[in-house]
Amino acid sequence: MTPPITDSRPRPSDEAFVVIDDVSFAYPGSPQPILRDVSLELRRGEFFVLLGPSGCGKTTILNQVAGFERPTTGSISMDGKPITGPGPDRAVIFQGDDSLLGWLNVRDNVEFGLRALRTPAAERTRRVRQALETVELDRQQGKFPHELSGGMKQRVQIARALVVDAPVLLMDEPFGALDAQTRTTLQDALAGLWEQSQRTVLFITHDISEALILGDRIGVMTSGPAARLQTVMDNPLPRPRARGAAEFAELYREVEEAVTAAKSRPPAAAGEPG
Ligand SMILES: Nc1ncnc2c1ncn2[C@@H]1O[C@H](COP(=O)(O)OP(=O)(O)OP(=O)(O)O)[C@@H](O)[C@H]1O
Repeated sequence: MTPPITDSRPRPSDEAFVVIDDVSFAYPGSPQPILRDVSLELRRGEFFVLLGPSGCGKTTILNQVAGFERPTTGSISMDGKPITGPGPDRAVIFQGDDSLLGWLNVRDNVEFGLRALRTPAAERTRRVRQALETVELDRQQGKFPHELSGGMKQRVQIARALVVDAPVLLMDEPFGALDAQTRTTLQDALAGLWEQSQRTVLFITHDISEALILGDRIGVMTSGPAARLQTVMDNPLPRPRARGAAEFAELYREVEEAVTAAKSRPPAAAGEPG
């Protein structure tokens, strides 16, 4: 993939772009809330990683930012406007490859979102070509999903997100199902793409190394039910990041300790302050 351009990109601003304000969420009829009083600001252009135990509600938060679910209480806004449903300003990349359309080839899968947005044909062709080149799938564009490896399918998903030019990318464990080597390759590729793209990313993972390679900030959630955001840690490691560096190992330990502490934190009783 295209090598990262590390020096030309302005650092993410401090400006709040997506604001999750005091959000609690419970499924209708459920006695226990999934999330309790979660507040988080994603800054414009930052790469934010959310870590937390299985089932704590990470996907639930992402789904709410995507507009698939609404908070039970609290609010979520983007660029000052409330999020009330899905929109082309937020592209979602899921873990599996289920979202690829099996009857369309790679090229048509990538073009699909642009057709839905009624983008003119010449512009569609230009953008699809560019996105496929960026993820190095231009030579595979005639293949169908069943002919692709897991890593290639995730690249198609990334191309689909890039092509619609959404300012926000929501990524729910996109590399979770891949082998370690493919995962490492795609992490580095995504870090490079993000460096050039200026997009705001919310990325969910269980993998601390992945969080450290990608994130500007790392949010750590407590166990559910009634999960909260326990802490947000800065990741000051210079990019591109080296997994073998001493500072990487040191920060890994700090994040690991935070994850362990958050996991063992007892869930708050109803009415108890955060
Ligand atoms: N449709 C639903 N109805 C009731 N409970 C649900 C529903 N979907 C998810 N849950 C519950 O909500 C909780 C949070 O789920 P969510 O998928 O957000 O967690 P997660 O942190 O993303 O988990 P993982 O890391 O395992 O993907 C879980 O306890 C799950 O069982």
